[in-house]
Amino acid sequence: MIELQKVTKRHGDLLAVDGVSLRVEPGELLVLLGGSGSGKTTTLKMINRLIEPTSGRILLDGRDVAETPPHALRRSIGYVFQQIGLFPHLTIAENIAITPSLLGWAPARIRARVDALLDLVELDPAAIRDRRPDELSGGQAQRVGVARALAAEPKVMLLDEPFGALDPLTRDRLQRSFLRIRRQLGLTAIFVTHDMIEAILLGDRIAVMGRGRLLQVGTARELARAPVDDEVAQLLSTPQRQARRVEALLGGEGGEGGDDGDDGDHSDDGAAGDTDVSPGEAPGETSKETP
Ligand SMILES: Nc1ncnc2c1ncn2[C@@H]1O[C@H](COP(=O)(O)OP(=O)(O)OP(=O)(O)O)[C@@H](O)[C@H]1O
Repeated sequence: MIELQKVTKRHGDLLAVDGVSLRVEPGELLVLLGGSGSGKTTTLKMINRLIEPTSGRILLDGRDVAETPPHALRRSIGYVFQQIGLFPHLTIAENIAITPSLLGWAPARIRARVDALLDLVELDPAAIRDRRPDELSGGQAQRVGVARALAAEPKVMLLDEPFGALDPLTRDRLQRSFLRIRRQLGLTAIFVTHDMIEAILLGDRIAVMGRGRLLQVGTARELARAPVDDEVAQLLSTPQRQARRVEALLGGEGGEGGDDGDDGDHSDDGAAGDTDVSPGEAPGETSKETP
């Protein structure tokens, strides 16, 4: 559905993205994971032409994105980012309706679509529709951001740390909602994060970036079992190391695994939450910055 072929973006001497090749299959959720400055956002923005590559090709459903005018491309790809970018002077309904209006949809169709989308992201249409963005909580606004990105029925979604600014509980709920929505709609998605746990929970596969290069792509299990280098090994073992430290601090030597006790709404491959222990044990070490 999405294919990057040796894509490079240069800013002067800096290679922000360095020869990245990557395929995302239809219906797949690929997480782009990496530290600050590793090139994740640049890679994402080249797909919807917010940034033009220096070299390489990007295909969307087999077609070179360079052949589609940027505004048309952006109307066909849902884009969600941390700052949300809702227009403050428009109501929530008007914000969600922006792309359908530009596409000339009939008012009745737009209204029905807005209400259906608010339902989908678990907001009450009657209570929310006519409010302004500053009358919403951060979590509600981020749900509206997801609804707006879905408004014109895109097959592809690009998400750039969409839940990064939210408190952990809201973030957890939004992650679950997003997993449900994307399964329901069969979306193909690329989800940028620097949070390893979010990557494991959401990604069908994870693409790890470092210094503009693609270090490794695979399921969380594959990356944990056979990391290509120490950087990937450290990254992948961080959540388990943190979990062990937390358990030790809570005095849980009798504590069984099963740490999250939730309702089973995990990603399908069960990559997290079982007894699989990854390599790269490094007691007491706090090297990586995953929050
Ligand atoms: N317009 C620009 N001019 C010069 N350098 C840039 C520009 N945009 C990005 N860069 C550099 O390119 C590199 C990759 O940036 P990018 O925003 O893609 O990283 P990232 O992995 O998304 O980081 P973060 O997680 O902090 O958002 C960084 O070193 C950044 O400073």
